Amino acid sequence: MAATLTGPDVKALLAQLSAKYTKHRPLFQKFITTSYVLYVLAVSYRRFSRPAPVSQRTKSSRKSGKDGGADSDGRPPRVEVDDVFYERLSRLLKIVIPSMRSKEALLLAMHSSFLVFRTVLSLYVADLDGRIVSSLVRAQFGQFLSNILRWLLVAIPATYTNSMLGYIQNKLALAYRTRLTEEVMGMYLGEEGDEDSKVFYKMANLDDRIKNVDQMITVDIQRFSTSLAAIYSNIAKPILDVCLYNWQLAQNVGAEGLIILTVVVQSTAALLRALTPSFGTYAAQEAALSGSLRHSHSRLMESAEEVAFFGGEETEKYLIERDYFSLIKHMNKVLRMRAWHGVVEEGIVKWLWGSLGLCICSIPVFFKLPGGKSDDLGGRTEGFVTNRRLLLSSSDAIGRMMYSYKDLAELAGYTSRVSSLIDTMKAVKAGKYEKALVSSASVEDNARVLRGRGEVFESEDIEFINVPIVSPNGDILLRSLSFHVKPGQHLLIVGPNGCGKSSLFRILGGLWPVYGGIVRKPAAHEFTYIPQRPYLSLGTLRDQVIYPHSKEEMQMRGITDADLLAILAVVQMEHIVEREGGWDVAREWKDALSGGDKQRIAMARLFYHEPKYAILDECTSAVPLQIERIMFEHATRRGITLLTVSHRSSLWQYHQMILQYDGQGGYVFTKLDPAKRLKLQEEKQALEAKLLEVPKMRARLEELKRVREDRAKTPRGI
Ligand SMILES: Nc1ncnc2c1ncn2[C@@H]1O[C@H](COP(=O)(O)OP(=O)(O)OP(=O)(O)O)[C@@H](O)[C@H]1O
Repeated sequence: MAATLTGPDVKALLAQLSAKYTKHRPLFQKFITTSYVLYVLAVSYRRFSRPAPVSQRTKSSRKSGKDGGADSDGRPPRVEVDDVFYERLSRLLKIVIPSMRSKEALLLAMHSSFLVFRTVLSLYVADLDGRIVSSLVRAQFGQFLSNILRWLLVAIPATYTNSMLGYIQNKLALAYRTRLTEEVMGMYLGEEGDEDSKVFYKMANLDDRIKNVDQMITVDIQRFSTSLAAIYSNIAKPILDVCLYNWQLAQNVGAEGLIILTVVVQSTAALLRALTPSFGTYAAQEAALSGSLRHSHSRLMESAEEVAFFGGEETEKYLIERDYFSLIKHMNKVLRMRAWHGVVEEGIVKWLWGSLGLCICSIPVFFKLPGGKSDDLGGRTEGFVTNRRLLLSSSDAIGRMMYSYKDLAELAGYTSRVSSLIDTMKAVKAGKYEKALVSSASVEDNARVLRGRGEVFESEDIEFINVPIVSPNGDILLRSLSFHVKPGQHLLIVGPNGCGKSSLFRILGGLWPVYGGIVRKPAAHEFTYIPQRPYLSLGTLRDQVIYPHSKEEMQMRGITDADLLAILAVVQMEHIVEREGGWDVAREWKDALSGGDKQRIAMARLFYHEPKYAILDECTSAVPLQIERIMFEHATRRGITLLTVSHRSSLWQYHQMILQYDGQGGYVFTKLDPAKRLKLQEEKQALEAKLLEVPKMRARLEELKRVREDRAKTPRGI
């Protein structure tokens, strides 16, 4: 027979359960509070380590490595707090915190200690606050004064702790930035003994992945470091706070309240998370757009003179404004999103959770809890004030945990930019370039050339054996070049514009890859390269002549300022020292000197270094002929072997060999006989002059024919 429960039975059962519950409640409380702390830790771990589904776009960005710019399909890459982010971050962390004994690890340990100490102080302050209000309500003057004294005393460690937290966080940001900048600069401009990698040149010319390295090294590394230093306290501190405050709260209001609080907070937090846009992606996009704007401005500054002469202001303004408005449009979009997100966020975090908090605080007032404060007005007020402060701190900590997810998303954006910079630098250093190739490069025959690899050996002579000359775009300028010059065999290189004369030097300087054949050449320091528009560095007048040496290196070579003056005398520039105010005067030399002056200073630089080989690329085009003659005679007398690109026939006499490009992919390498070549040239010029006369002669001939025919038609012709 089925037993039926009557009303009194149910009442008795409930009373029995209630008695059991009251008996085991302390154990239950302990279980709940411990579980709660474990739960918060587990949720935090999942929250900050849970990989979001890796979107299609992230995959493609990972594949192409284009984090700073756009994907191959033109869309900006999506950056998420996902496993890619954590993998990149852990690689960067190994750079910024190289060991547990490093300065950065020590700073982190100090930071953590201060964070714990501040939370402990906050707990004490919450309790003290309650006691102050309680002594007020009970009108206990002595008690009130002693509590105020405690309040003042606790201010000493509290203010010190807060100030130290800010100080250590900023120190950490600077330390991270220094580590990263050192790492990046080491790759970019080479470590000592590794000056040949020329990553700074190759990133600008052979690789398309990173457009504005300057912005990434200066701004993005700084933003990443600041964000990383802040994220630690933004995540660690709220987690610690939530655990400690809620543990204390559970003691005061009972574990039941805590359970209700957690359920509501977690479900609304999940809603908020679902409504949070991908701020990381937007941060990365904004950095890329502002980099592009900076780049446009610096291009204008670099080429101000050319733009001014051409009157290109309108075009430049259009280009800069286009970049500016793209950035502003993006920032406006993000601002709007932030505003709406802020409304939802504040509504949930401040108002919903705030009212829930008040309900929780009311529990000890309306329900008698064992071990609670005394049940008079003072006791209830003390309990309420303490619990309210604990709750406010706890909800503030939960709020900060929510915000920290946004910070984490932004950190993901910066991490993506900085790690893409480092990855690209490593790839470029290892000779792995990514560049859009010209269409002809896709033709199978050309593609075969591009897949090849040449060999480079060190030698006294310069020898090319079947080496193709290929531009960074994959344009094959010469399929197979072979020539051989020994020290003392001066080589003249001629050919039409754009045929690949300077490109040969780029291969010699190790700037462009060798796609096939064999290159034998001396080490890079045996060459000095003087281009048509010489580079003048920041620094003194002396620095211009001895570049890239320093004054100390010059002195170590036993060279004095008097020797430098003698060198300047060769290029007839000795007056410049007095004119400019001495060797130690520093100015923007590229603006202070004329084109011809710059070329003379560059030749003085050649005579200072006296290398085995000099690459002279139209470098005396602005210098008068008689001074050019003196320079070339001096260079050959000093035993410097010349590799010269020039169209001036006056320079032929200084060269024994000639490499002549035909501009169609062919060339001739042969001995140069200046007298014979000059005779041939004169003959050619004479023939060309005669050919110019031919049309005129033809016209005259036609005229004469017509006159004769007219006369023949008249009856009394002559
Ligand atoms: N960094 C680069 N990226 C892509 N293409 C390049 C680069 N530098 C040069 N080129 C291309 O390589 C080709 C050869 O250039 P190079 O400077 O060797 O010509 P050149 O014979 O010295 O011409 P000129 O007499 O006008 O100085 C040109 O078509 C040029 O556009």
